[in-house]
Order: sequence, then C-alpha cells, then structure tokens
Amino acid sequence: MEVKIHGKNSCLVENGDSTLYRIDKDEFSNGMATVRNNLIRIMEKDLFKAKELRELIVDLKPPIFKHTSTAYNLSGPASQAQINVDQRDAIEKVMCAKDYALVLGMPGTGKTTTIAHIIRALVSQGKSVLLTSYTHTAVDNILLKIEDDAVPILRLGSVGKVHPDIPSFATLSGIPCKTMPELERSWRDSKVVATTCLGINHGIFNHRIFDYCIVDEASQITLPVCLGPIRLAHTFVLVGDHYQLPPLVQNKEAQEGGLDVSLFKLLSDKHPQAVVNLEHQYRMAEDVMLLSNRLIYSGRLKCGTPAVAQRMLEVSNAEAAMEAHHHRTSTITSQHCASADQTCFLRQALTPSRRVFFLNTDTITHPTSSVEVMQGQRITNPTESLLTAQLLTTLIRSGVPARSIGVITFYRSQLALLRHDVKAIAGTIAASEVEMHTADKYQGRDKEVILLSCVRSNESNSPGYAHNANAEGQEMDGNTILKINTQPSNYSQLVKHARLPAYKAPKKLVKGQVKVSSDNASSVLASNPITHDIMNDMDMRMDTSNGKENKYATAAVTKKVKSQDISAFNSDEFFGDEDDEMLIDF
Ligand SMILES: Nc1ncnc2c1ncn2[C@@H]1O[C@H](COP(=O)(O)OP(=O)(O)OP(=O)(O)O)[C@@H](O)[C@H]1O
Repeated sequence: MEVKIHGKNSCLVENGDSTLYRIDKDEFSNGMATVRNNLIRIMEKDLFKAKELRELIVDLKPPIFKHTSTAYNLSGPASQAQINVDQRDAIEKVMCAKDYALVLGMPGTGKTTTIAHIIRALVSQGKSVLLTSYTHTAVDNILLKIEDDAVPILRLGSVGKVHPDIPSFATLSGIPCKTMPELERSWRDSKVVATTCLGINHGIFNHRIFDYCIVDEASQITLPVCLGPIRLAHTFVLVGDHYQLPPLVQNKEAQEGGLDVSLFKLLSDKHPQAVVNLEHQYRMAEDVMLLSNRLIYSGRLKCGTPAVAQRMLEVSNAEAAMEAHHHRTSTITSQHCASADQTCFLRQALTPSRRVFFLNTDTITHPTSSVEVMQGQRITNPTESLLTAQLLTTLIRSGVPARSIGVITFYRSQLALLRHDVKAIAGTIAASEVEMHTADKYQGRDKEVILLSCVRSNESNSPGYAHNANAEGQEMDGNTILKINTQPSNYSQLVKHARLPAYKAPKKLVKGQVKVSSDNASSVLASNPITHDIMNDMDMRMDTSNGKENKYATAAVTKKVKSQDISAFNSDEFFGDEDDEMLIDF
C-alpha cells in the first residue's frame, strides 16, 4: 500500500489493486462539526430526547417538578452542616426536577460545592451522571471535591489536560485499559462520566444514556454547544450565573442572531420558577461584596458567615514600609507622596479596615500630569502606573506576600507599562510573583489584594471600559486606583461591570442642610430633585441677626441624586458648619 501526501490536510492511499482512497483530516471535528451535529440531532424525528428538547428549548414549555423528592442522602466525607439553606434548596430542586433545573450561583456562593453535593445525592439513589463544563479546570475542580467518596468515575479527555490528582481516584480515557473487561467496566459501571462540553464525541456516548447531565459554567456556553451533553440524559441541570460573563461571541451577525444568549439565560428568563439562587458567598469581605451587590445583584448577595464579612488584610509590618518609603534616601519612588502623615495615600491604602480604597490621583499629583496618553490605539496612564507600582511595593514591604497581590487593568498597553514599572520599582522577583492581567484574563482567580488601574482620565470625562463601574455612584472614572483588600475575592464581577452595555449616570450621596427663604421656598424646593419631597420636613424659623426679621426654612437632606442635579442646585442654598457640606460617598 502506498501513501502519498496530498496537500496540507489530506493524503492519497493506493492499495495495489488500483483503488485510490483519499483520507481527509477534519480540522473541525471537535469544534464546528460537533456544534452543527448537536443542532441536527435535536431536529431528528425519533432520536432519544430530540422531541422533548425541542419542546423545552424551542417552544419553551415550562419544566415539570415533582412535589417532593425521593429520599436521598449526602453521606460520605461531606458534612451536612456545611450546606447552607440555598444550597439545600438547590439540591432539593434538582432532586424534584423531571425535565431540568437551573442553579444560579452568584460569585463565591459554592457552585462547585453544591454540584458535588448534587452528585452525591444522585449517586445515593443509584442514578448515573454525565458531568460537563466549558473548561477542563471546572470539571476537575468538581471531581476533586468528590475524591474521597469512592464513586466510580470515568474522566474523558487527553491526559495532558486533566488535573494530575484525578488519575488517583478516577479512570482516565487517555490511559488505555489493559483488558476488554476492564474497558467495558469503565464504560458501563462508572456512575459519573466527566468531560468538557466538546468532549462528547467519545464512543461511550453511542452506548450510554445518563439519568442526569450537569453542566457547570452554563451561562458562558453557547446554546448549540450546550445541546451536546444535555441530549444524552433524561434530566439536565444547568449551573451558572448570567450576570457574569456571557458566551464569547465575536461575530456581529451571530450576536444579532442571539448566539451570545446562553441556554441558561434563555430558560431562566422564561421560567424563573425553575431557578434556585445561591446567595450566600464565602469569598468577599462585606465592603468588597458591596460593589457587586450594588452594581449587579440588587442587594441579594450576602456574606455566608460574620467571619467572612469582617475579613481584613493582614499587614504585619506597615510602619517599616512607611518608614522606608518616607525616608530621605528611599529607593522607592516617593515623588507622588507629599507627606509622611496620616494623609499619605499609602498609609490610607494600607489600613486593614479600609477594605476598599478609591484613589483619585488628582489629589496627590497635578491633574494635568495624571491624564491618559493616547498613541494611536494605545491608551496608557503613566502616572497611574507609577502609583500602582509604588503602592504594590509598599504592600510587599509591609509583609503582604507578592503572590497574593493581583494587578488588573482594562488596557493591554497599560498592562505592559505596569509590568515595566513594577519590575523597576518592586524588583524582578516580586514582579514575577505578582499576577498582572487584563480584566478578562483574571476571571476566577483569588487574591488577597487587587489593585485596579482604570487608566482613563480626560477632559471629556470618557471612562472607556470602566464606564459601568460608575453606575450607582462608584467613583471609578478617570484617575482612580481601586485597591480591594479581601481574602480572597472574585474579579469576574469587575469584568462584568466594565462590559455592561448601558451607561448609567453616576449618582452621588448628598448630605446637608438646605436653607431657603420663606418667600420662594416652595418653588425652589419643588423644582429640584434633591429637595422636592422634603417640603413637609421644613423647619420654619426667623432670622433677626441683621436687625430685620427674615423668615427662612431649613431641612436636613440625605439622598442619592444624579450629579447633574447637584450642579443644577444652587450650592449657596446648602449651609451649615463644615460637617454639613455636600458629601460624596457611595
Ligand atoms: N455551606 C458552606 N459553608 C462554608 N463554606 C462554604 C460553603 N459552601 C461553600 N463554601 C466555601 O466557599 C468557597 C467557595 O466555594 P466554591 O468554590 O464551591 O464556590 P463557587 O461558587 O464555585 O466559586 P466561583 O465564584 O469561583 O464559581 C470555598 O472555599 C468553599 O469551601
């Protein structure tokens, strides 16, 4: 037999009796072809589940739930005491589901932990589970949680992509079985089969239908990809959070056609009764959580325990770092830190109780020196980069390990500058240990401290990618470095905020005393959004200090208003001592 290479992706095989075969390499066998195949399969007439899936996904028929679940247990190494009320509801919802159940896990709320419990509950009833996710890492993170449960697991995927600890408790398809009975056992008897959503081309799926399919990271997976695993099981469970990153779809036409709407979002928007929310998180201190809560979750996110809420950064040697910084011969750039007293921005940033610290660089440098620099497509902010490097160095000298600090920015050009400055100021070793990435690359990483360089500072007040961090009063526009102390935190939210399409005008909290003369009080008050609803609270008085009798009215006001409403209001009409000025907060 003779084999000739024919072009880049095919070869010709001649077998002597003049029959010519051409073998083509299908470059897309694991990508587009799988996706196309998923779509074709659910359109087939008699294929398992095709009709039901069309009803549920195309016709959006409401899913059915049993009133109570059949008994199950969560025994094994997992302590039931570690399951909170939402997680228990999620397990119960899945156990009652006939068609599907949706678990919306806000950041750090234990999605992985809950999926592990769901698997335990299902296996305790003798059910089989196909476990999938978008990434190998997510699949393995779940498997590692059931490592000690002695559940027979088959992990499909090439050995190089599987976590090194998995082979110690699961069978790997990438490591061939030595005998046929061994192979058959692993295909037939594994209660849990785990792979990525695109890993469903394996031969086992021609032989097995599963009781349940669980898809983790489901809100990041496009609908056609998601169809692949769910058509292989009687009931499916999607776990995700559509408030975080949606499926990455770059083609405009595909976006317009709705490809960036995941099946998770489609079903949860249509059937909220099928969704269980995981709302107790164990990752972020309360102040850090506030950011996500105000911007995205409408206050629904809660700290799992008081200890989580009160977590603080451990700064063991702050004074030494400050001394080194303010010393005349300091090698740390100190030109941007004018004073060694309490007003020093480094000292403020290092204070453990300030878990979130917004730094307006205009307050420590001249505003013109901290504006952004545009060179073609490249946008950088050199002053902000230097300040970030300076703060980072101070944190390290204060005893915060370099590997527990992360630096995030929205622009690649700024990232390059930050890497350069951090290396120059903090040193090569520290620079190699600090993880620095653009916001989209930081998803799912945990750090004790995050420094965020927002970059944009310009006359037109364009906040660029950071524009949505402005929503609901987060003052992150322009010259702002955000330092978040947490143990640890989730940054995917920041990414999400930066990408939300709609711009909301920033709001500011106004606290103060309003004073108006009685003659025009009602018209002044009624016409301004700050005061229009405090008429009844006005306190009428008489002022005789200038020898005349002048009537006036005062009232305290504390409310959130749009910035333009503040400027529209005549600030002379606010009065009082120094504490009674307009305060801006979030
Ligand atoms: N009921 C609980 N009680 C105490 N701690 C918990 C509980 N559930 C989860 N945790 C802890 O919370 C942390 C986050 O859990 P997990 O990794 O499962 O969350 P996740 O939602 O998958 O995270 P992500 O936001 O990265 O997707 C882990 O340290 C986990 O041990």
